[in-house]
Amino acid sequence: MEYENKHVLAPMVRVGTLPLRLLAAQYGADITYGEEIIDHKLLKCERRINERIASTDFVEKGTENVVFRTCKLERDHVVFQMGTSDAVRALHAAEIVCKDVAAVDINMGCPRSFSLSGGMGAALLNKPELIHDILTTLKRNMDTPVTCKIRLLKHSHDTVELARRIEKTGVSALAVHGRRVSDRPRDPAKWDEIADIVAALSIPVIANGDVFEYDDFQYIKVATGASSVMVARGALWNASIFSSEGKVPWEDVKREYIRKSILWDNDVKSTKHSLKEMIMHYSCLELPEGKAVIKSETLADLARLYGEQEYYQRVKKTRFQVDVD
Ligand SMILES: Cc1cc2nc3c(=O)[nH]c(=O)nc-3n(C[C@H](O)[C@H](O)[C@H](O)COP(=O)(O)O)c2cc1C
Repeated sequence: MEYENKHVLAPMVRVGTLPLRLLAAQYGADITYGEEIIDHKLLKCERRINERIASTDFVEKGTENVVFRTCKLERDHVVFQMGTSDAVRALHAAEIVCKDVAAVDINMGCPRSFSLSGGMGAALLNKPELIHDILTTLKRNMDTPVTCKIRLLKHSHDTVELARRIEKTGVSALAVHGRRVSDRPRDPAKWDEIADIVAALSIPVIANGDVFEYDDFQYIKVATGASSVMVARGALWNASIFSSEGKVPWEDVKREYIRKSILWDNDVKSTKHSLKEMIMHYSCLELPEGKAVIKSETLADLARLYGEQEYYQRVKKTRFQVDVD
């Protein structure tokens, strides 16, 4: 896996499932992160080949609950992001997926109370020994590239110090979200503090924060000196941000997203969640479209809402032929 000059889809809980990752890649994303999945959850999963849709699924044992779905199309650029607070548990979990993904990333930036109370995400930032333990354990025992994603500490020199320690573990790259744990999404990302880290390291740094237009990829790269750039909200709102030819109208991107959700049999809750995020950005959930998305219970309902019934039927029919073969 190469980390030079890459445009990267950031990890996003409930959003970064297969349809959005494939859509981002179709528009030009070079690397696509999946949503963070907690090690405990992955440890309950078994790997299943889903012949009906040609995907590889990690399914909670004894249920039909798909925790992570991937496919051959993204094998060389999909990153599995994990939440963990323990090196051995992280390794056992990573071993379940590592043959099916291009890299494994550890989330060290999540500020949600669920992560913090479990000693995961940003809780790791002030435990450099544990960070070292987790990353070196993964590195020593797996062939798959290992990376991690951090936020900024209170003082830039402390973040630089932490980044140096992370570099020593042998990770392939370090993604830096240019906000502190206490910052809100509306607070501007501190590109200058990402630059301090880039200046101190030899491994590739992936700069993240406030990329909303295609030109921003270049601006943040110049401002930070980072090797690659990662985008979250800009891609959630319009995945064609990755296209060098300019953004495609949101309505068209949304339709394409729904089609991919149908094709890959995405969890309807995830598709609805992403659609709601898009609608909240461009419009308002209280208007008829938003209300109808909230009321939808199945992918068939969404297909009907967006005039994609014919596509839905076509996909269903092809699957039926596969089923009876
Ligand atoms: C809906 C959503 C879900 C997110 N989930 C994750 C996650 O699972 N793992 C993670 O490391 N960061 C997560 N983040 C943070 C983003 O990856 C990214 O660091 C942050 O949004 C800053 O990038 P941006 O300014 O391009 O949005 C999430 C952000 C959003 C908006």
